[in-house]
Amino acid sequence: MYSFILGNESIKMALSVSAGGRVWRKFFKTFNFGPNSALKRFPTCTANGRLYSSSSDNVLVSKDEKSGIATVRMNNPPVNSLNSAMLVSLRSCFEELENDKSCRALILTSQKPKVFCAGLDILEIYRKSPDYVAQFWEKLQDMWLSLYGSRLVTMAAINGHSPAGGCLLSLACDYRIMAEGKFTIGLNETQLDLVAPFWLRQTMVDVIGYRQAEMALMIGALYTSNKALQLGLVDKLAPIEDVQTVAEEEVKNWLKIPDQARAITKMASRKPLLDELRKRKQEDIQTFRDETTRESVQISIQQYLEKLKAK
Ligand SMILES: CCCCCCCCCCCCC/C=C/C(=O)SCCNC(=O)CCNC(=O)[C@H](O)C(C)(C)COP(=O)(O)OP(=O)(O)OC[C@H]1O[C@@H](n2cnc3c(N)ncnc32)[C@H](O)[C@@H]1OP(=O)(O)O
Repeated sequence: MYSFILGNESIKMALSVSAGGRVWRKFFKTFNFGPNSALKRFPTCTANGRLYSSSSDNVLVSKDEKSGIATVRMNNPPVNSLNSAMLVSLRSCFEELENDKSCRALILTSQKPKVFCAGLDILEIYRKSPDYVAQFWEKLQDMWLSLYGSRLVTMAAINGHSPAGGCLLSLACDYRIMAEGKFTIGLNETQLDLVAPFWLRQTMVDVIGYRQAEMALMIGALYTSNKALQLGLVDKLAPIEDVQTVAEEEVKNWLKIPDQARAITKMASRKPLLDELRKRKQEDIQTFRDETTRESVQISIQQYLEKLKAK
């Protein structure tokens, strides 16, 4: 059941059959919804009742068949940094759940409490060839498109620190629940001499508003959970041990809303940004490749890495 992904066509077919209708077909036609690629194969996914995971086990997925709620746990120790393999696994999992017509929601969380995700693996952009970083960036774009453009209810259960790419993942979800306490979240790219791409900046603006987003992005601010709640960067706080339970309760509330109306409404607001990235994908890759391989940026990345190691 979980071994194939057939891309857009199968989603369209499965849902137009399961939902019985013209409305779904029109919806997909209008919104070019879901993963943006053709025939794809999930990297050796092993189905085992309710629990399955990718071959490398860097992303663990379990699904409650009764409620249709899947939990996606990032499992890339020590800090769930997003390397190429991780981005591919996440995208595959998101697409697989998207294509699973019994799945209605996904909760994204970390297998290792205290760190939700440390963002992009900095080593993936340090002293790598231009072609390598270009491919890496495209993997990030594709993963983001699959999560941000998902028909599912997507909930980030942020059970720890969530800087940069961790915040990007959270912002791509519909709702964010974060652990109380000393944990931080934000887009700190400028601190590394990096510039967040337009599609990431826009999601920050959409979530916290222009003024706060502009300021946060310029200074590369990392906020505590309390401040993030105050800004609207996260929607709810919970003790770290309760984040998952609170997320499940919240998802159940969301699932009281009919899927079709909820998903169409979501897509109506997200379509412009999804389309913009699809249209400007190559330009965005080129900017990333050219900027990150610049010597001055490489030196900043090196200094940042040294700071991290010395901590
Ligand atoms: C018009 C111009 C346009 C220009 C465009 C230019 C390019 C645009 C690029 C834009 C990119 C945007 C998108 C996102 C970017 C990113 O995500 S960059 C990554 C930023 N991440 C961080 O700054 C987080 C750094 N990490 C931490 O702060 C901490 O590790 C933590 C997450 C708070 C956890 O702390 P703790 O539990 O104490 O663990 P540590 O001991 O710090 O770390 C353990 C080991 O892991 C290594 N590490 C940590 N983070 C990363 C990482 N992101 N990548 C790689 N490695 C990481 C850390 O060094 C430790 O290693 P060891 O010392 O070897 O154990």
